[in-house]
Amino acid sequence: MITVSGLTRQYGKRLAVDDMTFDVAAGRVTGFVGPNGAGKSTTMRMMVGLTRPDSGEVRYHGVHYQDLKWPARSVGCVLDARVHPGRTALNHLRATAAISRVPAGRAEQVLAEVGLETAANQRAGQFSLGMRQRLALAAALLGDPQILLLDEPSNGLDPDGIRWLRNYLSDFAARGGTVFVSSHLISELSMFADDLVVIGGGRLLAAESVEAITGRHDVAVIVETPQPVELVALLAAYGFVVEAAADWLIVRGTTRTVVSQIAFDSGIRVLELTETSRSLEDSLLDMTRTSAEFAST
Ligand SMILES: Nc1ncnc2c1ncn2[C@@H]1O[C@H](COP(=O)(O)OP(=O)(O)OP(=O)(O)O)[C@@H](O)[C@H]1O
Repeated sequence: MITVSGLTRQYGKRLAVDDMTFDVAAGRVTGFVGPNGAGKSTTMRMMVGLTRPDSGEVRYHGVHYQDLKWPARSVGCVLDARVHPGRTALNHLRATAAISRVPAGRAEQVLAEVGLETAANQRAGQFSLGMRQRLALAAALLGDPQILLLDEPSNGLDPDGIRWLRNYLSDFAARGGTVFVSSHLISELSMFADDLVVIGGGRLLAAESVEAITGRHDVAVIVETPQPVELVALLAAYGFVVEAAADWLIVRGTTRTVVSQIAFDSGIRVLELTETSRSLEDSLLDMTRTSAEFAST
């Protein structure tokens, strides 16, 4: 469990993060969402002691980050996927292991865990952004932490990479781990996050389960497909409630983007997708627009 209390940081006259309070539960994926400039990176940097807060604090199972005995073994973080371009992936991980006082043998293990074993001896300078993201995640995993903090980790990943990352993080949480992952795309996070922390203009707007947010905004998607049986089974496996009506399926509490992605991932044909009410993305825009107006007054 991570407890963030009253976290505040000002740059000049601008309050980048304003009295932010929320919890991140173990065994769940928590999405951290807000538009560009909302204060996500500043909050995450403060959570791991890279930026000093003006006030407020963050505790990991009751302990301040700077008081953790082995920070790399408790909290793995990816705030930036930059790597020395001249180093090979394996050497980068061995060097990071040495700094974090983790056995060098972990380097090969984590490379395999993120699917980069065949690129072990390639220089990071030749890596695509997606590969650098995987390498950064591997570095975060070196200490076998129970908590992961990731800032926009799907930037630069191709659709396969995004699906892999989603599954990896869901499995990590299912094993009891704590995952806190940021994105400016709520539709992407709502596909695999259990909880959402929504911010705008440096302020907390909502901290609750994805179900509560989608339920409150009463979103439903109407789908026409030649494979209704397969799609109903698939959506049910994701925990969605599906009603069949004539030739249509009605999926409650989600968005068109989510349904189309799930169908696409499994090769199910969809002829038409209609959203019956305002999308979650629109709700987020409304919430954050109000906060932006606050911030500029
Ligand atoms: N080192 C800094 N010096 C001055 N201002 C900063 C600094 N870091 C962040 N800010 C400002 O604080 C605000 C929040 O920025 P932050 O990077 O935390 O937002 P974000 O939600 O992560 O956005 P993005 O996704 O664009 O990175 C912005 O107005 C930004 O310009």
